[in-house]
Amino acid sequence: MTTPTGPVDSSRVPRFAGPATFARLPRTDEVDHTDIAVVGVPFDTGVSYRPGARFGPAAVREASRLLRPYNPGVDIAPFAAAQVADGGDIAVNPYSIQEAVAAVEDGARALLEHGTRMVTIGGDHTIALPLLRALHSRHGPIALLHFDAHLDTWDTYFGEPYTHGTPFRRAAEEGLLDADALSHVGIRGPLYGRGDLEEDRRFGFGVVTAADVMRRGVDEVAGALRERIGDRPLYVSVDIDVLDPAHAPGTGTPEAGGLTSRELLEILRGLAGRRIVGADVVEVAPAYDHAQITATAAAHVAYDLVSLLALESG
Ligand SMILES: N=C(N)NCCCC(=O)O
Ligand SMILES: [Zn+2]
Ligand SMILES: [Zn+2]
Repeated sequence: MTTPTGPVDSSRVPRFAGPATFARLPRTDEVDHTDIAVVGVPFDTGVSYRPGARFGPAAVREASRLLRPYNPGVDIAPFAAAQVADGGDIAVNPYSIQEAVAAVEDGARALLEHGTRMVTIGGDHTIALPLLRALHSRHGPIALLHFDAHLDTWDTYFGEPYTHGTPFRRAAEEGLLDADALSHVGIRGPLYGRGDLEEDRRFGFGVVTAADVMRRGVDEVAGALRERIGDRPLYVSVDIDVLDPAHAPGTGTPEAGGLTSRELLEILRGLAGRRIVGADVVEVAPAYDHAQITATAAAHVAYDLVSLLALESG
């Protein structure tokens, strides 16, 4: 492997200067080959409440300027272990959910064909469905680890099947998921009815609530998740609203009683060694953010996801 091109050297160019690619990495068109691409999907037409996640990718990139090259949490320098680059944004039609969903799948397939794995920055949670479609075409049924306050296995909103509250029901119906290895983590808050949980269970999901994380602790939760996942191809989807609104105010459907960013990052680090084939961090809506609290958390989540992928490049 040729030596990867890393971020702009922050001892020469201060981190607050220059264009905001993710972690100040090169763009994919500036390197020969990309092992791991960080890609934005500025799309929020699937939201049910507060809009604004279309500005998530730009906010997360801006907040990622301060990231440093070595990640002690999983003992890796991800940008040296693999060629990580910023793949820019997948341009999506903001007036047609169906067209946008198709464009995201096409964009993901194009990267996967070149052997590039993706960490995608949303955008609302609708985009997980086309990403899973693209990954399924390459890997077959995928294990899913879904961090979220919400189940996102609802059926339709106002008759619309493709929304940010429905991606994992569609994915299960389409046979994209490995029904033996599906977990939600961080679930909490009011539901439409008890039936929501029953239907969710029928698709095969196991639920670790936000209160379970508090009671059992991050190591035990991560251990149980590792066991359930085994060596299956794994997709990790992080809705930033899994965090408490104190840790992530900048999101469209906030729910009280969530995880701390420390808990989330520690559970993610507990996944080291699993076969992660793709990941996302979604639902950052910067208009409701304060002092980059949410964007900073999301940038760190993306950095840890990149680190987990880079661990498997060695
Ligand atoms: N995926 C997120 N963030 N939220 C789903 C909430 C769906 C609802 O409004 O009931
Ligand atoms: Zn959510
Ligand atoms: Zn969600």
